[in-house]
Formats: sequence, C-alpha cells, structure tokens
Amino acid sequence: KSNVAVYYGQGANQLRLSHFCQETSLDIINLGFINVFPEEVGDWPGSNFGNQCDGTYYADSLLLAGCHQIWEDIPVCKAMGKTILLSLGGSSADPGVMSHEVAEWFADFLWYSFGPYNASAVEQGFPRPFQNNSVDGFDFDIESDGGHGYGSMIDRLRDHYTNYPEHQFYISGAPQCPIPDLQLSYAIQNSHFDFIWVQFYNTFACSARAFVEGLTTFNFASWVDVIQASANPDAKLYIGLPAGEAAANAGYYLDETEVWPLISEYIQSYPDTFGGIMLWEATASENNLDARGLTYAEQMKEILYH
Ligand SMILES: CNC(=N)NC(=O)NC
Repeated sequence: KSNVAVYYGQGANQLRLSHFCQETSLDIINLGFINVFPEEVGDWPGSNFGNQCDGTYYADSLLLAGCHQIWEDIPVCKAMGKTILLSLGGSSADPGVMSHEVAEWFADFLWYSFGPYNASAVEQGFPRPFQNNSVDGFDFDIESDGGHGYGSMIDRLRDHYTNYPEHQFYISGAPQCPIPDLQLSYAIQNSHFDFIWVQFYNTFACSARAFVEGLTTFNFASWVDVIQASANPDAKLYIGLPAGEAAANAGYYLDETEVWPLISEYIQSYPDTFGGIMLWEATASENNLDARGLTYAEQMKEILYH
C-alpha cells in the first residue's frame, strides 16, 4: 500500500486541517512547523502554523497556545484514519545545533506536550497546545544546522514510544536529495526512521525534473542504498514533489503526465522500499486542479494505484 504524504500548515490562506483530512487521497499529514528550537534545557520551542491558531502564545514563549482549529480538527483526521505527524524545522527554522542534553529535553518536551496525554507531565507544567489530542509521531524537516542532536532526539522519542506498545508512533525525515544530506545523514545512519521523504526538487542534478529530462543523476536508487545500509533498512522511501508550479523553485514542478513514468519505474524497481509520494504542500495541491478537476494529490493517488 503506497501512501500520499502532504505538508500542511504553511499554505497561503489555507483551509482548515479538517478539509484535508476529509480528502481520501491523503494518508499522512505533516503539521508544520515547530520552527524555533530550544537552546538550553528548559527552553520551550516555538511554533508557526500559518493562518491557523488565534495568535496567542504561552507566556514568555513563541509556542502558540490558541490552535483551536487544529485541536478541534485532529479528531476528524483520526476518525478518517489519517496519520498526523508534527513537523520540526521548515525552511524558516532556527534549529540551532543541539547538545545531547538539549536534544533529549526537546524530545521530552515534544512527547509530553504533543504526544499522549499524561497527567503527571501536565502537573509538571508541560503545555498541551493541541489539548488532549496526540500526534502520531514527529517529522524532521531540518533545512540547516544539522548534527548529532537529531539522532539523540529520535532515540529519546523511540524510548517514549516503547511505553505505549498498543499505539503505533512514527519518525520521518525530509532530507534534500544530495547524498549525504548535510542535516540528517547522521540521524538516518544511526537512528530509527519509518519514512524518509526526499525533496527531489530545488537541487537540479538529483531532482525528479532531471529524471524527466533523461539525466542519470536522479538518485532514488542511491537513497535506497543509504536506507538499506542505515539503522532502519525497513524504512519506506517516498518521492517528494512540489504540488504546484509555485511550490518549489522554477522548473521543478512535474505535471501528472511527467510523474507517471517516474513512479512506474521506481515502484517496479523497488517494491519493498518504495513508500509513496510526499507533496509540498496541501494548499498548492488543492489549488492545482487538472482538466478533470482532480487536485494534484488526487492525481498522484491515481498514479500510485493505477
Ligand atoms: C519552502 N520549504 C520547503 N519547500 N520545505 C519542504 O519542502 N519540506 C519538505
């Protein structure tokens, strides 16, 4: 079963999350972003979800406190069987390179604040920005300042996951397509990911556009090797694509006729590792209808299931 994963949270004038959770073409929704990272143990991270939330913050923090649309809509997403991941980073992030201690603090904060409701954690002062809703895991969209800290965060999150054996929690990452990815290569090599959705855009040589133009530098096959040599050889590898002309740098958008041969080749060549398609991002997809009135995500789902 191959999935369509989409980023949500940074779209221009975006509709509510519940709108996208009612779209049958979407399987995984990455909520972006936690875009300010702690620098010291005890620091709170910051968040940004575009036009969502009410603009209020927890005292003395950059963490949004009034994301009522999101806490109201996550139950709709769960009822529709969607996987909701909280995404860290994004291109405007201020990740800061973390020490092991800060990385573990950051992981604990995310788990106690956005993971399963935990009364003792709330008593200790952890906030619940999405109230009692729990996300299904965390996505690392690290665009700068990578390093060993992300491996420590993932290992710590995995420790927390083991305390909830009855619920599946995930870890995902969105590296750029050059290998090794400057930000996440250490974490991918040493820590356990479930999904790696490579941004096969914005860097020409390894891009999906290069594949369409007949170049041999598109590097999905090399990413398969990276995953199979990593701490998570069973991780699923997704082809990341812009969901509209303006969703990436000029020239990287592929229309559905250009995506067909790309998916056909790689689904057949790597049936075990191929996981699906990742799209940046939900609103660009929503506004990018084809002649039949299908959103770009629906066009991608059709290609995956043809
Ligand atoms: C503008 N930032 C991005 N395009 N970010 C991503 O594509 N992250 C997966």
